[in-house]
Amino acid sequence: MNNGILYGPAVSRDRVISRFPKCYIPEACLQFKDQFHVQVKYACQERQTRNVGLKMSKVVMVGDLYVGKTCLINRFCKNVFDRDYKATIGVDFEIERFEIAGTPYNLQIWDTAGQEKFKCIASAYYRGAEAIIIAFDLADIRTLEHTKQWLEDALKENEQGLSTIFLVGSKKDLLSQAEYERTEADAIKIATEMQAEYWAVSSKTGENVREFFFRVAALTFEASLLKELEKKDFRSARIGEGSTIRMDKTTAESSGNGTNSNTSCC
Ligand SMILES: Nc1nc2c(ncn2[C@@H]2O[C@H](COP(=O)(O)OP(=O)(O)OP(=O)(O)O)[C@@H](O)[C@H]2O)c(=O)[nH]1
Repeated sequence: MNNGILYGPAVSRDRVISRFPKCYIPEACLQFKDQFHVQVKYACQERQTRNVGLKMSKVVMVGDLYVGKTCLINRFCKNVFDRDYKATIGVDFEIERFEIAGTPYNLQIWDTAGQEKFKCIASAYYRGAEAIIIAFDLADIRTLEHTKQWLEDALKENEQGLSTIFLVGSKKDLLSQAEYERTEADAIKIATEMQAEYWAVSSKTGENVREFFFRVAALTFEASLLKELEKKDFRSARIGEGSTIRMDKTTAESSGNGTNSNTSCC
């Protein structure tokens, strides 16, 4: 069979994730392990043998205007950096193809506008997102203070769907080590309160950009697959319940106790 039809063109080699990528710092890390969850590994093997197609997740990036959201996405997806600021109008998105634990996986990365006047448009796009990236500018502490509000707004639209939260500080290249360390301490505090994983990146130099998105892809993929398995288990359990009811009824009827079938059925 032609897997190309099912999966699309082959994933480039530098988008293949076979081991669980590491977090940035242990103080604000969502998962310490270096292996995929055993159930996820098993499910991936099963998908391969049954030729189950592509998996897909939506991730939304939010944060104040000018913090560097578009540059971060463009550095990862296109390996470019633009010094000129062009405000995002409404929303935009990129699709990045991965192969994770042998499973083809598309990550839809949504770039939203930071400007206040576009907030109502962007909020409609939170729906269906499985993860959120809240970006702030490491060189502008006010943008870190606003991240909690961004999370609150996103949760209003998507209370149940969001399984993974990332707090990412951009423009790391603009700070000295001492300045960076001061901001990092505040960022870790906020990340802990938000139950988010913290990263610091520079789209200009490319520092940590690839590592960050690999982590986003792996954590989102795993959470999404585990959720899918949980739903499947729940459905199987319900089918199991149904068959018990049918059996009870049949047993009652075949035992000639048809008049009492209501009791066994309900
Ligand atoms: N030095 C430095 N500048 C950056 C970095 N990332 C972004 N910038 C600059 O910051 C400005 C804003 O970047 P954008 O990516 O357009 O910001 P945005 O968050 O998408 O802005 P909105 O679309 O208005 O929400 C641009 O002039 C970028 O060149 C970085 O890592 N280092």
